[in-house]
Amino acid sequence: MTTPLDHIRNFSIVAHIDHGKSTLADRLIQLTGALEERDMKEQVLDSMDIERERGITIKAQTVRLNYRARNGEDYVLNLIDTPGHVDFAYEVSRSLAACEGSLLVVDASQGVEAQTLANVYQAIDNNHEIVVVLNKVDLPAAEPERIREQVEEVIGLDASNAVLISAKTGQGVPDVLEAIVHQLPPPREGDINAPLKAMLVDSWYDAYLGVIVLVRIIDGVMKKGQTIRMMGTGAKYLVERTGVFKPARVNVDELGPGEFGFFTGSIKEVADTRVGDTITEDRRPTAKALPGFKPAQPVVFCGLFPVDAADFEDLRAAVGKLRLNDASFSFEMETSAALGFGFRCGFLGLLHLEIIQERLEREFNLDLIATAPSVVYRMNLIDGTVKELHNPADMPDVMKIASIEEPWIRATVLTPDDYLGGILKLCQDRRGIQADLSYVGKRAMLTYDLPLNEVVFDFYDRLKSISKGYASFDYHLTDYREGDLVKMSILVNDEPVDALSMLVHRSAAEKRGRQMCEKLKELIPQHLFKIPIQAAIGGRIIARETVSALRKDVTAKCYGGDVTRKRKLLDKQKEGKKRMRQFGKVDIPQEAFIQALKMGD
Ligand SMILES: Nc1nc2c(ncn2[C@@H]2O[C@H](COP(=O)(O)OP(=O)(O)OP(=O)(O)O)[C@@H](O)[C@H]2O)c(=O)[nH]1
Repeated sequence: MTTPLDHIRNFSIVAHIDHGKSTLADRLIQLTGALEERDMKEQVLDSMDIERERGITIKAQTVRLNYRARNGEDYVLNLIDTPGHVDFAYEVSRSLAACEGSLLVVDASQGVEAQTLANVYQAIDNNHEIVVVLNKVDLPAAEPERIREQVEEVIGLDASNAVLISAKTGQGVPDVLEAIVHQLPPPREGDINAPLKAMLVDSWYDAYLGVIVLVRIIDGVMKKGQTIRMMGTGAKYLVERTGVFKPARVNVDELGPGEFGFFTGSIKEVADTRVGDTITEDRRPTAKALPGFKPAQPVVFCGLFPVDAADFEDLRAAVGKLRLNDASFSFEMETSAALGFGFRCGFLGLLHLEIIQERLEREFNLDLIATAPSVVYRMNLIDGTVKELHNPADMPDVMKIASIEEPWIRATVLTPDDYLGGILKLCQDRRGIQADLSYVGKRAMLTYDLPLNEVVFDFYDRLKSISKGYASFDYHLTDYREGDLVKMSILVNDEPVDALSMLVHRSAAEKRGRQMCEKLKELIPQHLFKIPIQAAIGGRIIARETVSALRKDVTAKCYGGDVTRKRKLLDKQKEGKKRMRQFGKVDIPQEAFIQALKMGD
């Protein structure tokens, strides 16, 4: 039995990080009895370990809630979870496109933040009705009335019906359920007799069931035994199982119009499913496909190499496995003169990069070297062709290049006034162009255009440290602009280390070069000989440092006699070496490859 359209509500929760989205989701699940108290793990929506540790939501998921409203009617509420970090903004927009309404959660002690704005604008762009929820009213610092006004002034939403809650204590949460039923619209269309038309919302790999595909049904019904067709790829599959998440997986006989659910078939890889694709019945296809989405494009690339060359095959297997569940992560084989065989990997942002790197090291037990993250540059060559550059090491001969373009972003920063000066300087140092400065209550709202290349390394860390954690930040890619960019190479002991080369703006090259050399000097341990470290543009050396030679023999103090002690010391040295990599005669510690890039200006 499918649910009548007017008894379905599909909604997302949008919020700035830490404003309480997951806590509220848990409460809603708990209140609607979807989960027994004793089964309630902390933050059920964030199911991956790393996510939980970092406290961020990555994979969009959905939960069906059965709710008997105060009017005595039974409703099906589908909560579509959305990721909370800027790297995953694109996934947020996709999830929002699949539903009709949003709860906008704002921390009543903090007020509107950068991601509150970014996310709510996306919801508005998707024609969502929005219920304003002011959370954390239990905190002494909460000022719900002031924040209500702020939401009206800054976002322009009517907040007169805002629901005041504490997701922590549960106060006011039942009113959120009523607001969902009465203030959010039911699905706008849906004809149960029409041919099947469903949107592919998400998919992931499950060890038992294979690929699980999350769908939103628009028209018709989906059930076991049907042969369905993906309209974008043309692939056909037999539906083997349909079901919903409550949040535990429960099989259902069929999925009808307006509903969210999953199906499984003999789909081998997540790569066979394209998010945004239209799914229809092969026998009786729908006439018109949904508009669809462009796939998420990786914007940051870096090389990942095993510290021990013998681990290459393990790394290959591991990246393949991760890719199964993360279509926005890309990789292809790469060889580096210095690092041997590895992979050039593409990510949605730096956080995404760190998460993947951490998973490879932790879950797959690999020791890795990550090379300098790089954005995607566009090389306009003199012969008229355009080349995308994912790796500075592949830069064409400068004589062949007419111009280089780099990606720019529009960044929004909200900060208490006290830190404004420091942040303006940071943006300025990073070649930013100020677009706007206004005030949200006592806080400044800064809009800056910045080259992405200046943001990927450590902009966010710097922003947090300058503002003692109070500034919030959001960005989106805008366009490509021409820049006076040059390739800077780093030479260690007179040999270029390709993995450390990078593109920099000419005006910043000398400063960057000096900083890199100084950092590397700290990071590279002393050897028995002198090690020059140089930064160069083309053939010109722009900075130089030297690691002085080490004279002391570490085993000397063992007085020759005590063999075990000597052995121990040597073993210890070997252990220390494990996370090093040899370049010519020089050992460079693994961490140097990322640390050297953190400027800390
Ligand atoms: N005092 C108080 N704390 C709350 C309330 N709701 C959430 N918190 C706390 O605020 C912190 C962030 O809550 P989360 O629910 O993880 O925030 P989130 O918005 O889901 O964060 P992301 O998943 O990172 O996007 C946690 O420490 C919660 O315990 C509330 O109503 N009152």
